[in-house]
Amino acid sequence: MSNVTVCARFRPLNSKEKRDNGDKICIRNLDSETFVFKDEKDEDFTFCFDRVFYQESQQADVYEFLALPIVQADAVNAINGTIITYGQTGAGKTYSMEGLGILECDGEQKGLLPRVVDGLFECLRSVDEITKYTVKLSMIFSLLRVKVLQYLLEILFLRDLFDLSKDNLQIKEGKLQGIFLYGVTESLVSSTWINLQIFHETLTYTEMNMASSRSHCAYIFTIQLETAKDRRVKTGKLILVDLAGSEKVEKSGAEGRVLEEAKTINKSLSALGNVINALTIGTPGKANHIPYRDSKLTRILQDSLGGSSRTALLCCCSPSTLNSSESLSTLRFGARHAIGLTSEAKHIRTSTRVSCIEDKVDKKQTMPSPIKDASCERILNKLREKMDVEDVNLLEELFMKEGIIFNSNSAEDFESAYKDITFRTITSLHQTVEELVRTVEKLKRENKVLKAKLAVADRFDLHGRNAEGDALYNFDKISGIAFLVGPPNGQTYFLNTAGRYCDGSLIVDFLASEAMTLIRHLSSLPILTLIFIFSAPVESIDFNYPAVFNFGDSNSDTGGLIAGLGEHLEPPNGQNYFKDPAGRFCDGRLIVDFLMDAFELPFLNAYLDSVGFPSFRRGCNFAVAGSTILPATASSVSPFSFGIQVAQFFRFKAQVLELLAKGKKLDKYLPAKDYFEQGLYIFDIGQNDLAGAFYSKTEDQVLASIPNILLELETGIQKLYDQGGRRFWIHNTGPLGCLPQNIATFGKDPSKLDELGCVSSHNRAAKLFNLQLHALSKKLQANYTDANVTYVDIFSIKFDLLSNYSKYGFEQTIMACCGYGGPPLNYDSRISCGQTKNLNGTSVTAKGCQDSSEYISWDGIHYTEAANEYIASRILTGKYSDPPFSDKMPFLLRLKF
Ligand SMILES: Nc1ncnc2c1ncn2[C@@H]1O[C@H](COP(=O)(O)OP(=O)(O)OP(=O)(O)O)[C@@H](O)[C@H]1O
Repeated sequence: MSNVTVCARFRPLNSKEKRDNGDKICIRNLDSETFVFKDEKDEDFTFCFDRVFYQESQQADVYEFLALPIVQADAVNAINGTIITYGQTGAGKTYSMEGLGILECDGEQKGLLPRVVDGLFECLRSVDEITKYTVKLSMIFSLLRVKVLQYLLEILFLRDLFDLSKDNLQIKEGKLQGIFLYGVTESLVSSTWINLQIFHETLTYTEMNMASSRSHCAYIFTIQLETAKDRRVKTGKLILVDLAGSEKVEKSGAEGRVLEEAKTINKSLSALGNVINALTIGTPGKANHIPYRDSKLTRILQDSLGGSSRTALLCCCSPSTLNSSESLSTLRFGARHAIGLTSEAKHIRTSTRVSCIEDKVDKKQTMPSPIKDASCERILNKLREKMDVEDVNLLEELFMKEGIIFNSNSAEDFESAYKDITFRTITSLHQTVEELVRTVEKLKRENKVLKAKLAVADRFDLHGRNAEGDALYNFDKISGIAFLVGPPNGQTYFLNTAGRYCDGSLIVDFLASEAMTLIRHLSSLPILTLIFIFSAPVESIDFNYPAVFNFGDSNSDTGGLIAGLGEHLEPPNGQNYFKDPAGRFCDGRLIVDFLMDAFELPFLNAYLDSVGFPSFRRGCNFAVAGSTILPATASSVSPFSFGIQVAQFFRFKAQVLELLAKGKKLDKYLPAKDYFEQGLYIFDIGQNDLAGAFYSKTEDQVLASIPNILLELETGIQKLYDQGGRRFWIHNTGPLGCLPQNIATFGKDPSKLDELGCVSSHNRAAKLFNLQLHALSKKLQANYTDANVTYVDIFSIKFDLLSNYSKYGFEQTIMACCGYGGPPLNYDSRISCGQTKNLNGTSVTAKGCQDSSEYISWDGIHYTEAANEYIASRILTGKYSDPPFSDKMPFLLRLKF
């Protein structure tokens, strides 16, 4: 095998291509290395690659031919290697690199990445001379991927992998380490990291592909090994790069920020092409300038491309004639290098990077040490003859710091390359500084304006705005009293009085709304990105709760209603995770389940569920579906209102303490005494008080009842505090108006719906409730100086999810997955999920949809497991809580390819 292998891969036609273009393909297979390509004008081109993987090719074939030789060389000899996938968006780069997403990924579909990890460890273990090895993984993503990564990591509760305080990622070169990322934290790879290989994101849509990510992604494995023979430590690097789509910017349909990013990406792709070209067709015997510094991408790959490093390029293409022009340009990119490589690989001139570090060298060293070798000194001496000492010293410093690669054969040739590089570095530094000065000035100005506007908005916030900046009632935060204003006040904008002495918005509304627009605008500004890191063992945020005591309704009921009233829940409830309904009104796990996971505690058992040996060691769930904060009435679904749940807690605690006092026999089933103080008390209740009230009350009556509801909640929490509880999370109520159940009943008149299709009155009630609940939690915190009271803004998370559902990977926003009636709501109040009933003389079943992970609403009242998982991940960012618990937020290192 030569040092560089270039292959082409054609994926099978996708459904869009088949639909729009039938089975027409642009290639004719000649053999395993050659094919004829027909372009748009019917012209034939014959291409020859080291290997061509046609549509039916298997992932294992690609790995064995392309990656295995590199893995073997790397693992045993610590030779650097790079594997790159290149091609237009949707051509199969990520599929080849990673395989399918984590959920679908069977053994055969595994991509290069997991196979490389397996292969690497297999080789390392099988070579006898290797006595010790470590493998570190760094991951680098550009803007769009970072967001996806962050999202995924949050879902996986791995936020600690990011440390927002780090924003100074630098690319350095050390004599010993080669190119390395300074400012990046590395940790050891264990087998668990590979669970993260699920980067089939759907974040930024372009016309090229329904799930495109216009961004590069690099996985950098650093392998250190020690051999028995000489006890020397060798270091090698294996880099896997999944490049961003190579299509023409115009064809991608990108606009605005995405367009800017697309242009940067195209620049770095062409820089990569130039580097490979310079490496492969450089003039023998002549110092050849390799333009590594033209992009961050090539800089990072610098010591893994060329020399004795092994490089594999996989050019991924669509076989459809629909994409023939992009496929042709991908193949030409590959062929340019394929030709150079097969005949001229020997001319690649950069230095080999098998780094040997003496055993004694401090392995923790991360900065390049300014070691000079003889040729470096010779060159500097020559420079000294021509320049004054200060300039030479400066250049020397730059030389060492920037780790400029040089060829010791010719000082003259190097000198000219060096001058060229130095000149360009200094010019580009000047430009960067000028740009930065301009940006800082501009930001300062924007900041000033924003501060002024925020001050106005803040003031207004005290008089009636929640986190979304939506107008609510005039509300006195301190006393918690709502003042009612009669219609037709508010008729123009708010459709109810909205507490304003006006027919619509006040001046302050307009000001605040402008401020909110600005804030949103600011938060959507592109972050210079990049980043990442890590690997296992992964630490999660240390919440340090020994137990959880949960009070609530169906949103967090883990079997209370079923046990308490002896009712039945039918499949497909619970189909996803538990494989039976598991007492939950959901296809799988609830938010509270995901929180328990994040706290590293087992799922909560329901207090009322006594059959078997339920363990309450780590807490107890008093939540029961249908429960209200206010005492139950004859028409209540659940008799276990909040007051009853608190009373049950009293009984629970008393009995636990009594049993614990009798001996240690039951220790493993019961919370320790101090858990009652150190444990977390979660309150997720109130939805039924509001939603239920709308059936018999006017909106104004519902709103007027809120202080009373909250008084009841406060009384209960006070009792728990008196019992020793000190750590409280108060979840607010979600956008009730967006539940199909409420839309079906209260949204028949379209004028009652907002722009999302949600019932406005219900959402207004939820917002006012939340505003007062927030005030209550502040008041409790002020009263309980020895306690922690955290308000969790579930409403904002859910509302954002519903508003931007596609961004978060959902296909449906409002419609229920499990129900009866079909679009737009698939909800019928007469029949609940999983039930079969006779409706109008016909037997019908409320069935589940095919893929509940595409839906936010499970049964028209509750959220799906997929939505719950997302919501929990947002809660755990700490950004939606007051006070925030984000001390240990993920880090983001910012850098742009
Ligand atoms: N060889 C293949 N066999 C089966 N399916 C494939 C193959 N290659 C790609 N696909 C499918 O085609 C779709 C697009 O592939 P993929 O996401 O890998 O494209 P990409 O080139 O990485 O695009 P992007 O630049 O947007 O990341 C995916 O659904 C993927 O599963």
